[in-house]
Amino acid sequence: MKVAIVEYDSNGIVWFAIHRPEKRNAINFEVMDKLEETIAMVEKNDDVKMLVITGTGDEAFCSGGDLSKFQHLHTTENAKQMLEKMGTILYSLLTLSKPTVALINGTAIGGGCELASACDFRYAKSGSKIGFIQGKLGITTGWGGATMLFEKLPYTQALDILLRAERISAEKMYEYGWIHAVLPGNNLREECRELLAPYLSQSVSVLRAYKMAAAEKWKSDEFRMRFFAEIRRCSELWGSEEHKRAIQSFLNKS
Ligand SMILES: CCC(=O)SCCNC(=O)CCNC(=O)[C@H](O)C(C)(C)COP(=O)(O)OP(=O)(O)OC[C@H]1O[C@@H](n2cnc3c(N)ncnc32)[C@H](O)[C@@H]1OP(=O)(O)O
Repeated sequence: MKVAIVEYDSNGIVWFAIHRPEKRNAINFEVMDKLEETIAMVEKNDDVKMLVITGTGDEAFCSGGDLSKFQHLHTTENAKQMLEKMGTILYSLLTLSKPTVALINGTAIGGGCELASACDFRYAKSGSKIGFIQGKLGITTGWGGATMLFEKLPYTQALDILLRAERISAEKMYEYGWIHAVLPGNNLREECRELLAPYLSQSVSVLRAYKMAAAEKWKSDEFRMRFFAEIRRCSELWGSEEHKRAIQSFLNKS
């Protein structure tokens, strides 16, 4: 069974939908591989103007890392390999030379919020819940999410969201500036297409040039160093008793 559905619009959008609705679109290694492949394709292909990332089903955009798989990563080194793999993919998404959108079709939790943070625009279905809840699991963001949040929101706002580690409504996240549009969600893709139409009327060269004007600052050694230091710090927390207990408590509940 496919873990992701990739579709092309004739107007230049590539849609990448995580397709594990029964696991609330949790990210496993197969999803990572497919996302990596899609980002590389969007980078190269001059017919593609924008990438939209979403989830299938009505419940969730993405519930973060697949806890049923990643619970078996017991050592710092094992956790680091997984976190660096996805962190590297999100870094390439952040610095992709085409504009990107997270189309949040439902709950976004943990790594799901990090995935959305790597995108340039975040549009959410009304009523969606957004939770940078990693702190409540005894870890931190581990895919570069905090570093990206500090780039994209005012410092105190970003820190407040991370330290609270609560689920926040899309409407509130719009007020904070993390969500850029709250959509009714009757036909989410069409609502998204309408918002993107003015951008898509530009040539791919113009879109690429503006995106590179933004992304160059994230290609500095200093930024990369901060991004991957966050990943290393999360790896160290991964094997803690607090984190193991939090994962077991979730898995035993469901
Ligand atoms: C890399 C680091 C990180 O990403 S840390 C963050 C990890 N993620 C989480 O803690 C989120 C865990 N999931 C949840 O809180 C809930 O499932 C959310 C997303 C709110 C959805 O709730 P609800 O609609 O009631 O569904 P549910 O809990 O009954 O789950 C349905 C089935 O999906 C599964 N599922 C869900 N999330 C994950 C996940 N992250 N990894 C693995 N499996 C997940 C549940 O276990 C459940 O499976 P089953 O039907 O019992 O087999």
